Amino acid sequence: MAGFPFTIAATDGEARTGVLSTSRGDIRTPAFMPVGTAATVKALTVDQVAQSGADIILGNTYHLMLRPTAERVARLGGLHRFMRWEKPILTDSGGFQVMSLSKISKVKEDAVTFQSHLDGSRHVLSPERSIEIQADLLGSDIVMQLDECVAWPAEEARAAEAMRLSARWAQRCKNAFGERDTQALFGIQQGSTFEALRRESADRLIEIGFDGYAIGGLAVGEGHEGMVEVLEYAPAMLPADRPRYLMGVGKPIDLVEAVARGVDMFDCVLPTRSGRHGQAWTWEGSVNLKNARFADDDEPLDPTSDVPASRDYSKAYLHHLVKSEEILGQVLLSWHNIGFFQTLMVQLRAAIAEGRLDAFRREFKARQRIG
Ligand SMILES: Nc1nc2c(CCc3ccccc3)c3nc[nH]c3cc2c(=O)[nH]1
Repeated sequence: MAGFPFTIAATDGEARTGVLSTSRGDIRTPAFMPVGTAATVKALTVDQVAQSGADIILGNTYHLMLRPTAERVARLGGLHRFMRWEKPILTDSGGFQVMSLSKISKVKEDAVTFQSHLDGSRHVLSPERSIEIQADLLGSDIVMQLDECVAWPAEEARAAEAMRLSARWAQRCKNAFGERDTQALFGIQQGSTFEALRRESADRLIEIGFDGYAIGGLAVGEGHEGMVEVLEYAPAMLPADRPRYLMGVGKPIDLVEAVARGVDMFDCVLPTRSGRHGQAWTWEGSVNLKNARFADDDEPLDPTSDVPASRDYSKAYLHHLVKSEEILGQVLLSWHNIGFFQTLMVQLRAAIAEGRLDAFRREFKARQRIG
């Protein structure tokens, strides 16, 4: 069968918990996917990422096509062998990163042309080339269509234009991807914060038919309330029997509220990026270990965790490492944060399975305020 089996084990309101079975292993949903942009989840080994409970990580077409180039990764056996991560990998199509990273870029009907932010070299990314890079050269398990994500806030006419271009590119990506059953292709809903555009985008993607559907165009500055407003209607526009992936989200509270509205998969750089800057996420909210109040705190971040970074090291030691700008500080806090995000997903999956998601949400929000 085209794509991967997605088995929903239980629901609680709009929320679902289940398993997306891929050719490289099962993904427990709701799932948080650590971002491994340049073939590494920054500061962590793949063993630490696996030990944290992650079933899947993300790779990036934009970064890898520029360095070390997709052809070199292919010559070296593909992205899984290159980075020694044998579980599933999802890759983004590159368009979003072109718009946010490359100095000069131009979006045309046929393709996006841009200059590398590394050396100014010129590159072309068409729907067909993005599929070739992801599916054939990197060997990604879940491939994302090439799309155009408009910045927020957007004029409705501009959002409509980008959404319809993305829908035309979706068809071209589906044609280029062809019939594969060991890899999956996801479409990406666009339409910014306009409900009618989101509906038109969803209808066009369903007409084409995808193995999963992403909600794009969010986590681009609209804020938590702005995102939740769209999540009141967008997830339900997408097929209930396929995975729904909210791109680029988010903070723990964002994950909880999006799961409650029917989202199954998430990615965000937050746990690793904030870890590198001394921030630790906890059940009481986020804390910065640079704060002097931790200088003599001999307790670990979470003694109940099975992640060594959370269980074995005192906050005093973490404070010392962060103040001293020691690399180990970045490693341990990134590891702790990835572990915390995975533990949050474990708790969400259990709450949905046991029909107590509303109670979990209330308790989670109450505890987050203390921190
Ligand atoms: N293709 C695409 N990507 C997005 C990302 C990157 C997610 C990503 C995937 C894989 C690796 C890194 C990043 C977004 N991040 C925040 N908001 C986002 C929106 C979009 C979007 O609309 N389309």
